[in-house]
Amino acid sequence: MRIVGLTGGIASGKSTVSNLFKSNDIPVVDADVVAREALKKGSGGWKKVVEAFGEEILLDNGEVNRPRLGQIVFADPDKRQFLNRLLAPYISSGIFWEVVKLWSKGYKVIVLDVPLLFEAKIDKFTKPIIVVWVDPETQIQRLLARDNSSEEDGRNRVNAQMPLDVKRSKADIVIDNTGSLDDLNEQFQNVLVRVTGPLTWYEFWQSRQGVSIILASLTSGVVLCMKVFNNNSL
Ligand SMILES: CC(C)(COP(=O)(O)OP(=O)(O)OC[C@H]1O[C@@H](n2cnc3c(N)ncnc32)[C@H](O)[C@@H]1O)[C@@H](O)C(=O)NCCC(=O)NCCS
Ligand SMILES: Nc1ncnc2c1ncn2[C@@H]1O[C@H](COP(=O)(O)OP(=O)(O)OP(=O)(O)O)[C@@H](O)[C@H]1O
Repeated sequence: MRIVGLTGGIASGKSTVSNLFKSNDIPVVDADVVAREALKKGSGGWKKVVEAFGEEILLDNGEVNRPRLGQIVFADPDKRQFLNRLLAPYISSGIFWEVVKLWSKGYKVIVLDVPLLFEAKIDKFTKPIIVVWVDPETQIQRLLARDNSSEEDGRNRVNAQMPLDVKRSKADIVIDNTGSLDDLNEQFQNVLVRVTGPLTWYEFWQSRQGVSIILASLTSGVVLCMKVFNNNSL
């Protein structure tokens, strides 16, 4: 199976690219969705976070007040690292099980959309790695327009991540999303061709089909050996 890494900066356009993959029938595991599940009221992550940050980060219905927690952690690197450490085991295991589900359905190519792919060292499980890049001004403009947040809050969020130029230097494929959606679409068509090309042998043996062939060969090998052994001992 080919596990493609998709990353970038906040508001650089990862979800927009994810949607293009989905509309081409390539499944996407979205780490932000997994992280949201990990913070749902009553979950293990929720208990840890409430214990650490106190009940003042909760809404009246007991769910985490995400904008409030965001303001706290994006303004303070120590608190953010602390939150990351608390949630990391839940997020990693959530992503792992999503991948297992897609593997068992027989998908040969899947995409992991993980904003912190490099920071969380998940990049070592993905190949190729796609970085969606934008120039810093476009990034902040799109972020503020989308989230309706203050400029200070937006800049805190951008600064909480590895600089996009560093991510770009670690990429196998760079999508420059500074232009229009049509420009993005055009680049995406080339990326799609690369990502859906024939699997390497290594990727093939990791797919459900590859593992089935290995298991079937092992089983018939064992049956054959037992037959030969039984015939010889008669
Ligand atoms: C702090 C929280 C509650 C704020 O929630 P909010 O709904 O405002 O933002 P949302 O989750 O939609 O994230 C928006 C974007 O912020 C960026 N971001 C989120 N968490 C982090 C982080 N810990 N460090 C840097 N950037 C982050 C990502 O680019 C993400 O796409 C939330 O982001 C969170 O729980 N973060 C910690 C979990 C995490 O690491 N998530 C990223 C998945 S790899
Ligand atoms: N090429 C583009 N032209 C204009 N607007 C765009 C373009 N690409 C994305 N956008 C817009 O920019 C905003 C950010 O894009 P998107 O939500 O895809 O980013 P993201 O990287 O997934 O963000 P996050 O890290 O917060 O999840 C959205 O409002 C989206 O509609």
